[in-house]
Amino acid sequence: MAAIFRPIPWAFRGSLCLPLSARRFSKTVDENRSLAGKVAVITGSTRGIGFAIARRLAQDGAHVVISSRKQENVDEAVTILKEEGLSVTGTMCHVGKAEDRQHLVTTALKHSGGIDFLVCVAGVNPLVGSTLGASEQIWDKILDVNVKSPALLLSKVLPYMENRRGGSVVLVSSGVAYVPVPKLGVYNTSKTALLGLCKSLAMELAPKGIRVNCLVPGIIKTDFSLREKTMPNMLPDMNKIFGVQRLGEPEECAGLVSFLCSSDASYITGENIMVAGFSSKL
Ligand SMILES: NC(=O)C1=CN([C@@H]2O[C@H](COP(=O)(O)OP(=O)(O)OC[C@H]3O[C@@H](n4cnc5c(N)ncnc54)[C@H](OP(=O)(O)O)[C@@H]3O)[C@@H](O)[C@H]2O)C=CC1
Ligand SMILES: CC1=C(/C=C/C(C)=C/C=C/C(C)=C/C=O)C(C)(C)CCC1
Repeated sequence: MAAIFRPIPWAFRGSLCLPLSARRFSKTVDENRSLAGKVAVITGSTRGIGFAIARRLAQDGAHVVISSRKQENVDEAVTILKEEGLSVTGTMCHVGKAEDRQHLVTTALKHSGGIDFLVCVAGVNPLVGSTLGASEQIWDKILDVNVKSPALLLSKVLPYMENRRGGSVVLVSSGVAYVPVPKLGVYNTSKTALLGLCKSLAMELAPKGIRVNCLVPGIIKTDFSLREKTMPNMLPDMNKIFGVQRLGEPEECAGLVSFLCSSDASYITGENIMVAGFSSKL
């Protein structure tokens, strides 16, 4: 027991020498939550990467508006996070549908009075196969959901971010944006487009105090990446060859998003940042 009370040089910052356990669970950390008083709207946030981001932003003090296509998934996610004592509400929103995007914004404003952060996680891949064999319907679906919807949703949110005199937007691309994966041509293309969308929006919105950045995940363990229908099974080998010897967890994406929303990132915009266990510059 005595060991806990011994001052450890790297753990000792103040003038008082407190037990290490007291420092680790310090109350001040909670009171200075960096996103306190802010409102975050997150698409595709009832499971996987989006859900981990929702939980993390709420833990860091934001009120979070959860959404996805299915109301029962929204209700389940909201219940789980409320049981953890987090401040969340939710509503159904298929990001490819204009009326759903408007409904999401209206609901967020009704419950929270403003919007500070928009995190666009929703993404789909209905095709594993030839790029040139893809039907126009497949192209429309992937580009509508993955590329157009973040811009169209942001256009609805923009006036409210301007009211708050600033905001932070985070898009979600993929490692396939840099190195195309076979049989995912249309999806690869949509995720590369997001890198450009991030840079263009960042430039356009910087004068308004709105920052736009992009999370670029590698292979993260979720229903999406583990399903053969959306991702071919050769993908896990990449991490074995190039980097950290395991796949990522959704929670490992969430810290970056919280940082990008926080005032610690107030001079960062237009960046596409990989969370992949290897570098995009190999
Ligand atoms: N997992 C990975 O390895 C990687 C994922 N990504 C990207 O991360 C994002 C999240 O993926 P991940 O967490 O793995 O996926 P999951 O399948 O685990 O979760 C997807 C979430 O999005 C919702 N969703 C799906 N389609 C729509 C839609 N049209 N409108 C609104 N919500 C929707 C789903 O709920 P519901 O069914 O209720 O709509 C669910 O909440 C995607 O953009 C994906 O491309 C990028 C790189 C790697
Ligand atoms: C960037 C990069 C690579 C590719 C990573 C890829 C392609 C990751 C795919 C992730 C997926 C499928 C995400 C889901 O959307 C390599 C080849 C490891 C080499 C090093 C640089």
